[in-house]
This record gives sequence, structure tokens and C-alpha cells, in this order.
Amino acid sequence: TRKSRPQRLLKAVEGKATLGDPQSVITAIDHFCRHKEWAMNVGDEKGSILDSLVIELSPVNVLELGTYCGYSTVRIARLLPPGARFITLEFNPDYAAVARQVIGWAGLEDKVQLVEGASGDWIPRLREHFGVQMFDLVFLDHWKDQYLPDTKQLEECGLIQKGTVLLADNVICPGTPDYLKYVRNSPHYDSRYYRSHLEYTKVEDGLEKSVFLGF
Ligand SMILES: Nc1ncnc2c1ncn2CCCCCNC(=O)c1cc(-c2ccc(F)cc2)cc(O)c1O
Ligand SMILES: [Mg+2]
Repeated sequence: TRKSRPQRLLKAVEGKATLGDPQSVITAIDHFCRHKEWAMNVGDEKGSILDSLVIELSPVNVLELGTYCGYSTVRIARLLPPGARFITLEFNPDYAAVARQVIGWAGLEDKVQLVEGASGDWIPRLREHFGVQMFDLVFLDHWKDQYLPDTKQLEECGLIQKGTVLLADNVICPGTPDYLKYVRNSPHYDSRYYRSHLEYTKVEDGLEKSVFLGF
């Protein structure tokens, strides 16, 4: 059967990137998506905003919801301090299989724990299964209608505490209206929109950064 788009993206990484060099993996994926086939990675423009926020925050415990091919996983993991812990959840086993290889090609497999399954099923189990107390950074990039319920579940499980930063992709396109309303209207979050564009296009999109202020 014909290879899937993620598999073709992986072939582009294997053909162009240098083993163990995260930047070359990022560059290879961006080139493939800009010149060959669009794919729903956070991309280079929003990716630069993501980079600057990760560098500024220097998080120790990071959760990513929605790994896809591992592009944002590589972008984040390459900037984490030694000893940081990074858990990324992916629902789709085919995406997860490609992401494992992309992360491996970047030489970052020791920094990342890729967990297969739905966010809603895993969030209540993260604390006892991984011994994580709270997250300093949560990058939301999965089903857009899951951002809000998962945020509420993270709050209830105590995995979001004072100072935790939520960074949400696609708040304009495809859009996450209920999530935006919640974080922008809640007295418990200090929220800010970073205007950008949908990956590899001129369509408006952006990242919403929301700092939890505590209950
Ligand atoms: N652990 C978990 N739990 C629950 N769901 C989970 C999951 N792990 C994965 N998923 C399932 C998410 C599937 C991918 C989510 N991302 C998207 O749907 C997405 C779509 C676009 C897009 C924009 C304009 C267009 F015209 C078309 C597509 C752009 C993006 O940057 C996107 O991130
Ligand atoms: Mg996205």
C-alpha cells in the first residue's frame, strides 16, 4: 500500500537530516512541508515563538498533548535543560511510530517519553504512572475540542499549579473557541495571544500562552 504522509515525511528526514542533529531534522521537515506536502506540524514561524518561550521558561517537567510526527517534540526537547522530563501523548499508533523514529533521528530519545493513548485516559494516571507532581509547561496540539476538557482535568489532578504555563497551538485555525474563552475570562489565568500564521501558509493562526495564577 502507498506510504502515508507521515511515512513520506520520515523518508524526507532520513534522506536529508544528519543523525543526532535536531536542527537538521527540523529543517528537513520544514522543507518537506513547504515544498513537497503540507503537514500539521507547528512549523517554523510558530516554532520560533515556541522556542523562545521554552528558553525563557527553562521547564523541568513538560507535557505535550498530540505528538503527530514529533516535530514540536524535537523543537522542545532540544532546548530542555539536562534532567528535564518530557512526556508526549499521541493517540494514533501510526503517528506515534513515525514520531519515535523522528525523535530517534534527532538523538533525543533519552529526553522524551512518548506514550500512546488518548489524553483523557492518560491524564489521571500520569502522577502515579510517571511519578510526576506537576508540569511547568503543557503544549496543547491535539484534538481542538479536547483542549478545554483536558485543561480542566489537569487542574483537577493537581498537575497544573501556580506558575504552570499552558501553550496552545491553533487557537485561531482550526480554532479552539471554548478553550480561548475559558483561559481569557478566568481570574486564575494570565493569558496572552502570540499572533502568527498557520504552519507553512499565510492564513492567520497563533499560540495562546496562559500562566496559571493558582486557585
Ligand atoms: N493524546 C491524544 N489525545 C487525544 N487526541 C489526540 C491525542 N494525540 C493526537 N490526538 C488527535 C489529534 C490529531 C491532530 C490534532 N491536530 C490538528 O488537528 C491540527 C490541524 C491543523 C489544520 C489546520 C488547517 C487545516 F485546513 C487542516 C488542519 C493544524 C494544526 O496545527 C493541528 O495541530
Ligand atoms: Mg497544531
